[in-house]
Amino acid sequence: MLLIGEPLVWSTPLRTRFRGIDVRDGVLLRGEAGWGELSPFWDYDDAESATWLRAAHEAATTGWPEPVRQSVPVNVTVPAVGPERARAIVLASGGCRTAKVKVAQRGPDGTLEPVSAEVERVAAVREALGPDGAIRVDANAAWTPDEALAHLAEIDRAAGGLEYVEQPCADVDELALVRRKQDVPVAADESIRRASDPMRVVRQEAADIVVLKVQPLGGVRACLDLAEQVGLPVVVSSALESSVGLAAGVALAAALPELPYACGLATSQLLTHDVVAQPLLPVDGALPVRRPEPSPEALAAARADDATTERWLARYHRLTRILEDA
Ligand SMILES: O=C(O)CCC(=O)c1ccccc1C(=O)O
Ligand SMILES: [Mg+2]
Repeated sequence: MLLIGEPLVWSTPLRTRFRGIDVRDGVLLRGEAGWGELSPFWDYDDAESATWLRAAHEAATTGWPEPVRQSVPVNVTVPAVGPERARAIVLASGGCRTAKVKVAQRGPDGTLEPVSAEVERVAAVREALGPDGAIRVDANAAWTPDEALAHLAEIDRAAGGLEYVEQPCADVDELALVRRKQDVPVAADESIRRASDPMRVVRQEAADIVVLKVQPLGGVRACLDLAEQVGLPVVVSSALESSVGLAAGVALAAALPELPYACGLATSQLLTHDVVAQPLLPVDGALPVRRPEPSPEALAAARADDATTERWLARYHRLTRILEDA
């Protein structure tokens, strides 16, 4: 692999706790084609994380296919926060006309948040968005099918109609059941990006839409191939990357033949520090199709401490060896 210089490690606090984490960090690689990002979450083992490195290699050494559009509509991402925060996040979103709201939050003891908390969050988002915006929710596989049916009925009413529900339950069979038993369209996320066989979703008619993420699926080209195989509408989402990683998602969204839904790529908003001078942030609800580069000033603010740097470099070298041996 022809890389230029040493990998750079970055780290930043999140503005809001998300997916159980308060800090996001990763590695940036530079090659002839530009910068790539490697940032699997720390709870992913090396075997699963090696696929993420393929995406960074593609970005650094090959680059991406030509875009067929110049901007990508995006959703504002609303974490599992109270109604006041939810409202403020939507109002500060940069004109997003679609909101993705996290639901089905589980506490440290495993108890599910009450449906009333979800209803208040979604109602606040509807008020801030106005009557013509779209609201989707993401349960991150946390409901049983019975919980999904009960919660969705109330959340759908509070939203004045949901655009879709992302990964209401963990298993493909459960997604198929929820899809058959109620009217809100179902999007598959974890069932695609963490599955040994993403085509099961298609065979079991378990989803109306698929969510594709560049890093966990191994690159922009791998995602374009998968989109073609799946044959369902695609929403491109981030894995909470810096703008270097987000640019790969933007490249995928820009290269897809059809893009009927807003993408989940407005997540630079969730980082305290990004690694580029001008982060990929929405203007009038869309991201421009461009590829920002890390800047020394931004990197100085997003500097990782020595322990974090050592941990990432060791992980990067282990993952490199896995791909070399594959
Ligand atoms: O889609 C978005 O708006 C943001 C991305 C997002 O929600 C996410 C970010 C990191 C890890 C998992 C997820 C997810 O969609 O489940
Ligand atoms: Mg999701």
